[in-house]
Amino acid sequence: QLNVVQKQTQYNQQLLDKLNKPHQFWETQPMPNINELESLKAGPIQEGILADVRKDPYSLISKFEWCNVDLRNDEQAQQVYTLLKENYVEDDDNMFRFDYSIDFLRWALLPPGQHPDWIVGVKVNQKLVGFITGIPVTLHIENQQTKVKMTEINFLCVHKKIRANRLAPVLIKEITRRVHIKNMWQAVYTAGIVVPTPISQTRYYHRSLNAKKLIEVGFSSLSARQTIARQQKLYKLPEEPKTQGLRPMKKKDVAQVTKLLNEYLKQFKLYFKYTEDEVKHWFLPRKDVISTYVVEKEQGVVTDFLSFYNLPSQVIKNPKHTHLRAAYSYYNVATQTPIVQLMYDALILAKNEGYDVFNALDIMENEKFLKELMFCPGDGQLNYYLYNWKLESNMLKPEEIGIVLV
Ligand SMILES: CNCCCN(C)c1ncc(F)c(N2CC(C(=O)NCc3cnc4ccccn34)C2)n1
Repeated sequence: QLNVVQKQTQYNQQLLDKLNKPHQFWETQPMPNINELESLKAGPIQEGILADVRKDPYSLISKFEWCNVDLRNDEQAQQVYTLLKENYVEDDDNMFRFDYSIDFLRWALLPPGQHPDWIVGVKVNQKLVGFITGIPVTLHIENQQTKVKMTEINFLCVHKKIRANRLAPVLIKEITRRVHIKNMWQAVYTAGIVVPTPISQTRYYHRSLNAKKLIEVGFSSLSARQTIARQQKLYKLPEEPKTQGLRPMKKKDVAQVTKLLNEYLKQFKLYFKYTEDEVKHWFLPRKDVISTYVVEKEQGVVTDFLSFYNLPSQVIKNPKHTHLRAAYSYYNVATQTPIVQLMYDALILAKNEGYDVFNALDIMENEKFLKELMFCPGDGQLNYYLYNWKLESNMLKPEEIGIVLV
């Protein structure tokens, strides 16, 4: 009985929240709003003053408490895995939900220089009900000179059962405080939703690898004249990649890959600079997490590389399949091999690794291969955000974005 009342209360509260204060929280944050886009000058919107940063965590409603999650600990990692598996991002029709694996979360959240207090959890009676994370990055913004040490925010999640308690804004304010206390004042993040104020609006494209499964799980649909057999023929791929010298990346390639990547990224308006340690972490292959292949020409010279990460989705209600296996394009650098050929090989490699679909955003040079390789535009939009930073140009075009957030 109480549960019913609680649900009704929460539902009424959610309606109220949506109706009378659409962005009340975001209007309190240092993000450019529509009519400031002309007046604000480029750079930080608010000057950060270390002395003003609260030393103690934000207060939580009773029984809720803060914790730093140690992802190296199997039990704590399992708790994060289960919270996200059951409560993280779903598509608009609630047919799919991301199923980030523990190995993936350790890859994404334990890079070199990670801060333990930036993996933030909220617990009730030892059960994890809220989560938000930050990792340290150095972001180059709009030109070579401007590089800013900041945080990359990700995995904001509140358990379905306790939404509309306004916990998400507290999670955001708390991790902001933990970033400020380290004298860092900017952040970069992405979201499928639009809140004040996107710096770029990018779109997802999908390339079918297993047409039959995509139709069975409802990811794709058949129009009147199409049949499964015709779809399979249309998307059929060769057994083996075409590029001479294509092979999985190894430790010995780290130095060359670092040079290739840092040089390649300079053409974009938003990009990270990578140390060899960071390239080791982000690109050395990890089974069922990240795949990276290099093109090695004579005398061991590496001229190109491709990479994609593994992010399965749980198929929420389907008699035949529990998961959709999706590979997401990561960073691809083509200096000698034509990018269309390199990405065609990426599709073949992903198909051979058992993926059902290959996803890519229309960022970097991706427009050059999306149409030719038969990617279809998805319904998913991914918006990029910069916290406490006004760009010279109000918005960036997707092809000016040189960063991929997992
Ligand atoms: C930093 N974090 C951003 C990445 C989180 N990522 C991968 C994401 N953020 C918003 C999206 F719109 C999205 N899409 C991939 C496209 C897609 O495949 N749509 C159908 C689908 C299959 N499974 C799911 C699960 C959730 C949402 C849509 N799903 C749309 N991807």
